[in-house]
Amino acid sequence: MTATLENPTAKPATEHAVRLAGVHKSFGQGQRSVVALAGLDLDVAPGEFVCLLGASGCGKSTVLNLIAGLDKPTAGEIELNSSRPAVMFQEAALMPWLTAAANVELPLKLAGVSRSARKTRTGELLELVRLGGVGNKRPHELSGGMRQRVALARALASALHTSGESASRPSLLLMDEPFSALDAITRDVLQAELIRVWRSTGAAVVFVTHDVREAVRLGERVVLLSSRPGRVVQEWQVGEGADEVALVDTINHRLREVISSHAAA
Ligand SMILES: Nc1ncnc2c1ncn2[C@@H]1O[C@H](COP(=O)(O)OP(=O)(O)OP(=O)(O)O)[C@@H](O)[C@H]1O
Repeated sequence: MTATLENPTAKPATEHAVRLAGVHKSFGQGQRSVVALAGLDLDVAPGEFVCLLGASGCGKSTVLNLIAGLDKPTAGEIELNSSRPAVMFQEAALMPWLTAAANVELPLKLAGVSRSARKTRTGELLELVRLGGVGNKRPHELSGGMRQRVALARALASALHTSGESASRPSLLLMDEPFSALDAITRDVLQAELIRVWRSTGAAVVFVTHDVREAVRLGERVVLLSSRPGRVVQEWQVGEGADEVALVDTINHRLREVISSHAAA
């Protein structure tokens, strides 16, 4: 599976795939307004895998939506130095009337990629997520885990689409609790698959979760947000050979502190 990868080991020379500086986000006006983020700073390097962790409602999805350009910050800067980010959500959100292959192909079609290049790329991506044999199936014929694999392949089709202006820019994949609706065994398998796929593509990933174990397993860096309004309170590097069990304990402890300090406030 090398044709899709475009030399993944050669990380781009840019400093960051995305940088958020002093980002504020409020929803609504006046007394009823909700301050979701208050001064959030975050840099993600090209090819880096960052997990965003925090209590429910602390603003994790808001961060992804802002990076994806689905919403605008109330204040602060977001500097994207990547191709248009691809987003993957908790639900696969596939087009039910299209086959798995056609779902993966869609972003390439919308981007104007030629038919033969689309077919080749779609085949490669389905192989990459180990769905080579089911491209002709429709979503309802697939299991939940398989549908999330299709969604991953579709996100990769979008993120790794490199032509024209975006060709020299790093890819960025935004993932919002993509495995949380799956059973534990399927989730475990897909986490391993995601690590493999990430290593082979060289895309930067921002992965939102509220599961500390998932964050430590997947991330090279785990970033903990405060309770709402969200800002970064602490982060941890997860190096090769890290004691993941101890790190999970440490982060859980800090997460509980963050939640209880918010409850006491
Ligand atoms: N469009 C919106 N309008 C009003 N309030 C919103 C909107 N989107 C998010 N919020 C509020 O902003 C806060 C942060 O929401 P967000 O979905 O980003 O949190 P989260 O950390 O992703 O939560 P969870 O882990 O439960 O998914 C919440 O209080 C939420 O109710």
